[in-house]
Amino acid sequence: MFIVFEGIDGSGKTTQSGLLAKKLNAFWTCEPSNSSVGKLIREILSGKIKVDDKTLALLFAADRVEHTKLIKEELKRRDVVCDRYLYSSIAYQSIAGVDEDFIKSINRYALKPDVVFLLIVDIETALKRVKTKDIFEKKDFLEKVQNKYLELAEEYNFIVIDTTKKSINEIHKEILEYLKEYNKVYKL
Ligand SMILES: Nc1ncnc2c1ncn2[C@@H]1O[C@H](COP(=O)(O)OP(=O)(O)OP(=O)(O)O)[C@@H](O)[C@H]1O
Ligand SMILES: Cc1cn([C@H]2C[C@H](O)[C@@H](COP(=O)(O)O)O2)c(=O)[nH]c1=O
Repeated sequence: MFIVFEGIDGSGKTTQSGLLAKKLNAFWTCEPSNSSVGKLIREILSGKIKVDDKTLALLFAADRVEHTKLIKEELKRRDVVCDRYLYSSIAYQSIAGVDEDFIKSINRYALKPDVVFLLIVDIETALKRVKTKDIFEKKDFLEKVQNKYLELAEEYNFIVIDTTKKSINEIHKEILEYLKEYNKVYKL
């Protein structure tokens, strides 16, 4: 199974994807990935290097091509849990002003996940949680990104979990319950 976690910065994706990967004995991975393109993206996100928003969209898509090869290899052996994937590009880059059809087109080689968990959080809570700020971590921008994610949730059937007033453990249990249901419907 290929399971993806999406959501704005500070929504708890790294925490929950890590817990789930441990529980399932799955391969955990994230985007931007560890590829050389992923490393360049991290420099851009920190604000050290400036590029056009379309260039950044292309870099995320290029990193995803590299990363998807690794994901496909791992899926031959075990489940893969991924912290951010294609939908981060559709949400963040479209709100940054890049044409959505262009983003979808350059990402046409991405895999379709079996399940996408969208973690929703109150923006103030999210900003309090993130320690190192990147170029996208601004209140108004993240509010728009979260609304865009909610639109995508309808289009792509995400499982939406509001994490605002829940403990890490409560959310983890909720995720496991959803996966039990998913397995009943699709695997039995
Ligand atoms: N439900 C929760 N309640 C309280 N704190 C939480 C909760 N979930 C995560 N945290 C804490 O919030 C911080 C950010 O969490 P995490 O790194 O998982 O978020 P993220 O969505 O991956 O953020 P980013 O996209 O910026 O990497 C961490 O210190 C984590 O322990
Ligand atoms: C994959 C991907 C990521 N982003 C943005 C979203 C965040 O601001 C950073 C990644 O930070 P994290 O702490 O590692 O979650 O990158 C994006 O804009 N587009 C993407 O495709």
